[in-house]
This record gives sequence, structure tokens and C-alpha cells, in this order.
Amino acid sequence: MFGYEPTIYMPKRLQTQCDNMKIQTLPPSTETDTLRAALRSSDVILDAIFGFSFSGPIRAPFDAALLLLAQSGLPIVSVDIPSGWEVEKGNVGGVGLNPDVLVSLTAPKEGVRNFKGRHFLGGRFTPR
Ligand SMILES: NC(=O)C1=CN([C@@H]2O[C@H](COP(=O)(O)OP(=O)(O)OC[C@H]3O[C@@H](n4cnc5c(N)ncnc54)[C@H](O)[C@@H]3O)[C@@H](O)[C@H]2O)[C@H](O)CC1
Repeated sequence: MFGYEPTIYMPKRLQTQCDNMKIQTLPPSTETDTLRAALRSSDVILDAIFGFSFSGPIRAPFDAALLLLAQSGLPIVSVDIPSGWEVEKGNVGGVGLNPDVLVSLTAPKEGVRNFKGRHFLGGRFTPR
């Protein structure tokens, strides 16, 4: 896909598209072996697990998954809000990822006000 070989963890509603495009997927599981193996052969994590509807405490299997992602040492790019952060309060539970790059969608969310990494704003903007 554009020269990349993505592996998608828990694609949920995108499973059909992934199958059609022959993109490797990892199904929901409390076992972390497949995710751990995929991380070993990855260069970067594109984090889009949770967005602004996340509120703690984090439930399984995401607790173990987020820990693995954080411990992988790979660069992380988060979409809209880092997974595990609450939209208004930020990383209050301390379980959230700490990405190198954040791409906020439409508008930065209050919870990332003190985010210190590279921060981009993306989306569709309409003129007044
Ligand atoms: N709608 C808009 O105007 C915009 C939306 N944006 C982004 O779009 C997605 C919307 O995704 P949504 O499904 O509403 O929310 P999440 O991605 O956060 O996923 C909800 C999902 O997570 C589960 N969950 C919540 N808390 C926990 C927890 N503690 N442990 C485990 N699982 C949890 C919940 O059950 C749901 O299944 C979103 O990314 C927005 O950020 C843009 O902002 C653009 C405008």
C-alpha cells in the first residue's frame, strides 16, 4: 500500500476493507504474542486506537496493548488524541501513550494543551 506494509491491530469496522486490500490484521485478543511479534518487525506506530470518546480506567485487552506499544521504543504518531488520554483532562490515569507526533483532527483538544511533541493540525476547513 503506497510502498508500506501496514499491520492493523483490531480494525473493527474496517475488516472488510483490510481483507479486500490484503492488509494484515490482528484480531481482538487478550494474548499479546501477535502484537508483540508485529511490533518487532515494525518501524513506526500509527496510533488510532482511541479518540475523544475514551475515558478511564482502561479496559482489557487495551491495557496490555498500550503497555506493549509504549515499551516498544518505536516512534509513535497519534491521530487526534494520544490513546489513553481523556479529551479534556489529558493523560490523567497515566496509562496513555506519549507520542512523538500528534495529528489533531479539525481542532486540538483541550486535554493535549500541554503536549510537548511535534503537533500538526489536519482536517477539512471551510471558509467563513
Ligand atoms: N465526529 C467528529 O466531529 C470528529 C471526530 N473525530 C474523531 O473521530 C473518532 C470518533 O470515534 P469514536 O468511536 O466516537 O470514539 P473513540 O475513537 O474514542 O472510540 C470509542 C471506543 O473506545 C471504547 N472505550 C472508551 N473508553 C475505554 C476504556 N477506558 N477502555 C477500553 N475501551 C474504551 C468505547 O467503548 C468505544 O468502543 C475519534 O477518534 C475522534 O477523536 C475528530 O475529532 C474530528 C471530528
